[in-house]
Amino acid sequence: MRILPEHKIKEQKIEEHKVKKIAVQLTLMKGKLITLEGIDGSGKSTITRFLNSHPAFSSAVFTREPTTSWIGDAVYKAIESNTDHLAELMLFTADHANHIATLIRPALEDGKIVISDRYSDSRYAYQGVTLKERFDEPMEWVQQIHKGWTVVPDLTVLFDIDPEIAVRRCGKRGEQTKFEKIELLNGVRKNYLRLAEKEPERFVIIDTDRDLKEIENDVLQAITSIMEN
Ligand SMILES: Nc1ncnc2c1ncn2[C@@H]1O[C@H](COP(=O)(O)OP(=O)(O)OP(=O)(O)O)[C@@H](O)[C@H]1O
Ligand SMILES: Cc1cn([C@H]2C[C@H](O)[C@@H](COP(=O)(O)O)O2)c(=O)[nH]c1=O
Repeated sequence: MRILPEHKIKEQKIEEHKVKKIAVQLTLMKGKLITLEGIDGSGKSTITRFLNSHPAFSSAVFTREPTTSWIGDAVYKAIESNTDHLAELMLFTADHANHIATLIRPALEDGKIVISDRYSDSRYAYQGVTLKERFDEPMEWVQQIHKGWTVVPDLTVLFDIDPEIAVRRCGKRGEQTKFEKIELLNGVRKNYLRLAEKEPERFVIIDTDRDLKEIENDVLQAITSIMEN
């Protein structure tokens, strides 16, 4: 058996205490919807994996959009082809409606914490760019068609980063989807920041051009802070 030095035992105890504290806070936090948003390569999946393996989140429901349903598969077919942008929006929105009906609402009604990697703001930000030739105020138009049926998140963590850095981080993978282009992502980032400015009580902006540990701590703090509301 390896004997840990005194300072390591202390660090371990502090870490265990932090996990317990977050776990207690999360138990009190019933039926909350938390969404993770940001441009491609901003670090959402990396943080989702961190939260998913964090002991305090063992009873949370992790999900994503596009979903893994057949509608989600249809969405990926649209992303991978030259599909009309309005038709693409409709597919993303159909996937969202089905996501809400089959997973989001039941889980929230069951008192669960739901964490979604992408959600409605992805549509507002991305299709707010792809539809700019079709509508005068594309982002507002896309928001409008969600009114009356979508479930608004309790907290949206916006992963903010310069698209040049995000695309570089993705390397070869970044060349795969038609949305992963610097110019388009600059527009998407601006839309996300406009959304955050309009709803500061819902959004927390996290600068992801930093060390992963700092990002993890800020995300944990943002999630536990919604307990106070
Ligand atoms: N803080 C960080 N510092 C350096 N590299 C990072 C950081 N966070 C994530 N990465 C790396 O950047 C790349 C993109 O991260 P990730 O897949 O988590 O982004 P994403 O937002 O989920 O992207 P997408 O929306 O395209 O799925 C990965 O290679 C990941 O390892
Ligand atoms: C939900 C949603 C997603 N998108 C875009 C964003 C990404 O480029 C892809 C999804 O791929 P991921 O890397 O697996 O997250 O689709 C969008 O344009 N609109 C949406 O509503």
